Amino acid sequence: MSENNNNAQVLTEEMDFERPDHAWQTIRRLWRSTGDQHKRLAVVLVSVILYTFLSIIAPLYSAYIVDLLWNNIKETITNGSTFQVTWAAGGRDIVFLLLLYLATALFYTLQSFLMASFAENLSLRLRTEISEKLNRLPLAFFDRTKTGAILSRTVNDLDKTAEALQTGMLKLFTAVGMVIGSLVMMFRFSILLTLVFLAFTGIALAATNFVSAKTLQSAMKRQQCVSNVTARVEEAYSGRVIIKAFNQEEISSENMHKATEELAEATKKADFMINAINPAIRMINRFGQVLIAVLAGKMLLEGRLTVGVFQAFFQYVNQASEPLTEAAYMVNSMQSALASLERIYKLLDEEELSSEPAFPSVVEQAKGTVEFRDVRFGYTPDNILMHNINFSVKPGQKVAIVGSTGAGKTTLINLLMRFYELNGGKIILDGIDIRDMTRSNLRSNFGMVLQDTWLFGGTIAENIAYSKPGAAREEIIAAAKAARVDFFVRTMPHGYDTVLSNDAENISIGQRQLLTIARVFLCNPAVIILDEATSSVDTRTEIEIGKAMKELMKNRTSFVIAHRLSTIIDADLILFMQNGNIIEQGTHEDLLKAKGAYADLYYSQFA
Ligand SMILES: Nc1ncnc2c1ncn2[C@@H]1O[C@H](COP(=O)(O)OP(=O)(O)OP(=O)(O)O)[C@@H](O)[C@H]1O
Repeated sequence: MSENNNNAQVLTEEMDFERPDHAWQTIRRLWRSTGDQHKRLAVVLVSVILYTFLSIIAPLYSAYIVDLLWNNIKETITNGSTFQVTWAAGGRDIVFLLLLYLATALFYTLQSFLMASFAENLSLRLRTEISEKLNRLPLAFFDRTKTGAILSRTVNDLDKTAEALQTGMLKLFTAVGMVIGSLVMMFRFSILLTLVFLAFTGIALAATNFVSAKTLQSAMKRQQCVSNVTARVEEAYSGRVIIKAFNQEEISSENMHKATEELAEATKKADFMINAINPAIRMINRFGQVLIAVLAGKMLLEGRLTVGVFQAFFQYVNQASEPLTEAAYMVNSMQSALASLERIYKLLDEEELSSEPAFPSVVEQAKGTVEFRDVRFGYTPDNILMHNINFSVKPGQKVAIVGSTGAGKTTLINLLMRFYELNGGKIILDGIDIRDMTRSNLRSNFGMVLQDTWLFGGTIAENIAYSKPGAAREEIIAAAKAARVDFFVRTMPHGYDTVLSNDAENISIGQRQLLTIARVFLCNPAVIILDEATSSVDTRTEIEIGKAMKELMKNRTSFVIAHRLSTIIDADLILFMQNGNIIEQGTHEDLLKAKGAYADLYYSQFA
């Protein structure tokens, strides 16, 4: 499956409707990891309690004021006097009620602000932890993990967690208090009206439950369609050249058309569920409210209810019904956020690279002696690829690694750079086991030029200086000259300050490779690893690259992954690999004399 499809699949797998596997464990860990923010959370809790308390008190107080004013009005009608609101008779209470509302709003703002900064602090910390963790993870982790999944951890999951903490948790806290408080008040006012309210809310909740499976299904279908369209767009973009080359534009746009039509259909259904069915369910609540209004009106006329209580009761109905109707959504989004957090923690718990030696041996500038002694290795312990690799190289020698595809050439280099750990034996640089050095010290003695060049969005000078941050302009130019790329750079619109696009698509593959050679010249390593250019560059550029590489190899130990036998005849050591192992080694003459696999291959190409 392509990487694009993988990414789309990752998104589909991590949609909004999942459940955490170990919710309590995750919550406990979150609690422990935010120890420094507990005071802030305590303030939030106090604020939530006060906010809920005031929200419950306010309608009660408003009932008192309305009744007071209503009685005053009735009195003035009977007395024939004019109605007045004095400070003592209502005015003071109105101001007090306004202050109450103001305090409620202030507490709401305070808790929202504190929760937002809590969530942002946490998300910043997790983001830092993730990016530091990614640097400590072995390459084997990246081999088995989809890029989309890692991106999803650092973007979607973090956002979801932050959002849930910021708004979801607050809503959940206040909802509980609000529903309980409002119901208590409602029961105090009228048991009958409250029972009517509960009956209708119960029916609405049951209906929501009934259709939620269907809503969920159509939302999932839509999400799948979105992923599908994304994958198609990515595919069409990244494969645009091949699509044109094979005249597949029509089929490609047909596929796209089909995917977008499916998306439109799924969106229509999902929108119908959300926009038509949900309001219909809300209607049930509204019917309940109408019935309450009729009953309450009757009670009012019979004098069993005051006007103040009548209006206060409706305030409580509103306060209780909103959290109740939103409860399912809130619980859902909290669960989905917990699942996200769980995935983040899982990434943070991944096994890291083995630790560096406590007292590492330091090799400042290696001479370049390299030895593989009884090396045993497999990408997974149960599938050993290399059984017993032995060879040694003297400073300045050129080693050519030859073998058909999948023979293990890249793997050998991966081990030399300690990108993977050995299952047995040792690799020795200048007499020191590379495990006794720090990885960064080891790698500082190596320079690599791979076919798969990596240049980043930045100037040419910055790209060359990647191997030696802070290098002077003269050094950069000298390196470019040595790599035979200086002339080309000068033809660029802004010379060394020309900005390369993100994938360096504005320059050719050969030029990219020459720039990476310049990069290695600049850091001047003792040992170099070269992946010979294959047919992806034209003959002239290939000759230029060949010359630059030859220059780079001078006075350095070099490992060359050779694709053409003609270029390795002068190698001091040829390693002929097959199925992960070295089956023959020696100079070109030695191997021809041995009349083995290498000789067969050589004569089959040059006979
Ligand atoms: N990261 C990895 N995880 C698991 N297996 C791998 C990994 N990289 C390579 N392999 C396997 O190890 C074997 C050797 O692969 P390697 O890339 O070293 O071969 P190669 O000689 O460099 O091939 P090529 O010339 O095609 O690049 C192959 O069977 C390959 O499938």
